[in-house]
Order: sequence, then C-alpha cells, then structure tokens
Amino acid sequence: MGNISSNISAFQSLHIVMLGLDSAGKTTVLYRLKFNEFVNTVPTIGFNTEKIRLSNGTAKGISCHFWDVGGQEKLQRKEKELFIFDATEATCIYPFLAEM
Ligand SMILES: Nc1nc2c(ncn2[C@@H]2O[C@H](COP(=O)(O)OP(=O)(O)OP(=O)(O)O)[C@@H](O)[C@H]2O)c(=O)[nH]1
Ligand SMILES: [Mg+2]
Repeated sequence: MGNISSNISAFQSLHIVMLGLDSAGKTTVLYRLKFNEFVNTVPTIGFNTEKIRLSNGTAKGISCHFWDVGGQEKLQRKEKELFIFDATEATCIYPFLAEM
C-alpha cells in the first residue's frame, strides 16, 4: 500500500487529463502550475500538453504529464470518446487528441 506518488517509480509519469466545460479555467490552472504565475489564455482548440514536476515532499518530486483538452461544445464529443480509454496510457489517447 501507499499513496499514488509513492507507487510511481522514478521512470514513470502520472498522466492527468483535464476535462471540463469551456472557460472553466483548465488552461489557467495548467499554466499556473507550470510557470507559477497567472497567464492570459485563449480558448483551447485541440489540447495543450505540459510535463510538470510537482512537489510531493521528496527531493525528486513527482513527474506529471498534463493533457488540457479544449471544452468547447464542438470538441465535447471527442472528450466523451476519451473516457473509453485508460487515461494513464498516453499512447492510447494521443491519436484521438491529435484528430481534434
Ligand atoms: N475570476 C476568475 N476567472 C478565471 C479563473 N480561472 C480562469 N479564469 C478566467 O476564465 C477564462 C477562461 O479560462 P481558461 O483557463 O482559458 O478556460 P478553459 O477551461 O481552458 O477553457 P477552454 O479552453 O475553452 O476549454 C479566462 O479569461 C481566465 O482568465 C478563476 O479562478 N477566477
Ligand atoms: Mg483551455
């Protein structure tokens, strides 16, 4: 047993897919985590992806791979398809995101 971060080896990344309605603040959160500052955003067409090392109380921290998916109505059908797949498998979701 243990928490999520202690079960992730130094060579693995935690994949986090950010889903939500348009203008919910997903991209704002992503760049706040990445740059530690507020960034003006534009509506996301397709997706943004960033690798961010977050603190988990250890010197190494935890490697997180964020997938910030645009929430506009025309993109929501694609988002629903993503739920079919295991979001921890980036190779599964990437082809679908790339089509958006
Ligand atoms: N007041 C307030 N505004 C916020 C907050 N977070 C984001 N915003 C604003 O809300 C707007 C939309 O934020 P985004 O981060 O682009 O929203 P999003 O969820 O990425 O939207 P899509 O890309 O269209 O899916 C922007 O003008 C942000 O400045 C918040 O916590 N408070
Ligand atoms: Mg966005």
